[in-house]
Amino acid sequence: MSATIIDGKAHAAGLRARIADEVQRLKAAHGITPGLAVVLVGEDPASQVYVRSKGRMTVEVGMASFEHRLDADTPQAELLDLVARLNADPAVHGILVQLPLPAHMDESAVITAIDPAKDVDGFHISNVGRLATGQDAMVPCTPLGCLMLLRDTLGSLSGKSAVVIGRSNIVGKPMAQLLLRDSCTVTIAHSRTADLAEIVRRAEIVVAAVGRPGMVTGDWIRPGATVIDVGINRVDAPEKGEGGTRLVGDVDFDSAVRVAGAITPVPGGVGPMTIACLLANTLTACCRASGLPAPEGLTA
Ligand SMILES: NC(=O)C1=CN([C@@H]2O[C@H](COP(=O)(O)OP(=O)(O)OC[C@H]3O[C@@H](n4cnc5c(N)ncnc54)[C@H](OP(=O)(O)O)[C@@H]3O)[C@@H](O)[C@H]2O)C=CC1
Ligand SMILES: Nc1nc(=O)c2c([nH]1)NC[C@@H]1CN(c3ccc(C(=O)N[C@@H](CCC(=O)O)C(=O)O)cc3)C=[N+]21
Repeated sequence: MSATIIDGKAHAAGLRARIADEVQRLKAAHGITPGLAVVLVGEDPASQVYVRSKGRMTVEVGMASFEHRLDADTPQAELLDLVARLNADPAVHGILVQLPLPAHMDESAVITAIDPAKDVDGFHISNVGRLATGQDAMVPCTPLGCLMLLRDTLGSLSGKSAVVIGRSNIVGKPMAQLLLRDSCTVTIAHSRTADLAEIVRRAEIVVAAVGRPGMVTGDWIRPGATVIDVGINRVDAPEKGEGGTRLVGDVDFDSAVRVAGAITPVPGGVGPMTIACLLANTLTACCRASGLPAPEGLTA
């Protein structure tokens, strides 16, 4: 038996096509173009690749893309000034400040400065609180993408046992909130969790967001479980020649695929959904800012 491979790339392409249609309708009916501003501080090469592909996909769905690059040694006050200008700019409906920020900056101060209505990452404390209390919120893109893949694979999640490995503010915690909202019975595991393999073995849904290549192996997986691999880890790949590297997840795909019922690959799983959900959140923010109903099915 081999698991169904959940094609995040295809799912994301479908979601972007749907968003592109809605953007055309907004333009034609109301003369509004959704706009996304992305701010990158410093020159981290992985972040640069990611920011470029976000910019390209923003334009592909017909939205306006605004890119701001600041030097790694930019004073925090200057970044806060930029955020204030973007908050005030009516052409900007979504703001994303790429994380991590350089060490001299206070991430939570920067996130708090973003207008919650434009916080398409869903990291502002007001959106975190709204999600936790069941109100309309901007939902973090990666967990939202995972939820969409899970619903698409399983239909209703109600009553299912789910384990989220990782408790970060950007992935693990909001993922657990979303699963709880869909009436899963949720366990959140982390680096101090005892008997992790035993706990994972009981779960019908496993979401791995750890940052440790191949940590979750097939013998941890309950037969038939749905496995969502959030990890993006660059590892050496000597088979690709001198200095070669490749991306792997937090799940050991080759062993897990033999046990799971369905599993996301890396690359081509959660990553593309993250970007598609960023565009979905930008569209939602734009509709709300314009007093229009947000399209169905683009949020949790
Ligand atoms: N596909 C995508 O779009 C995205 C992918 N990612 C990827 O997802 C992964 C996680 O990201 P992020 O949440 O930001 O990472 P963080 O480093 O912020 O959090 C990692 C979490 O994993 C836990 N952890 C670490 N070691 C272990 C262990 N041995 N056993 C159990 N739990 C452990 C940590 O526990 P503790 O709290 O106790 O330290 C922590 O809660 C990374 O690979 C990242 O690159 C991230 C964002 C988007
Ligand atoms: N404010 C903020 N918001 C974020 O959402 C955010 C961030 N900062 N900092 C970095 C992480 C990481 N992240 C990824 C998104 C897409 C892919 C992605 O598309 N990955 C492709 C592979 C890309 C490649 O080949 O390099 C895939 O998995 O198929 C990866 C990683 C968002 N993040």
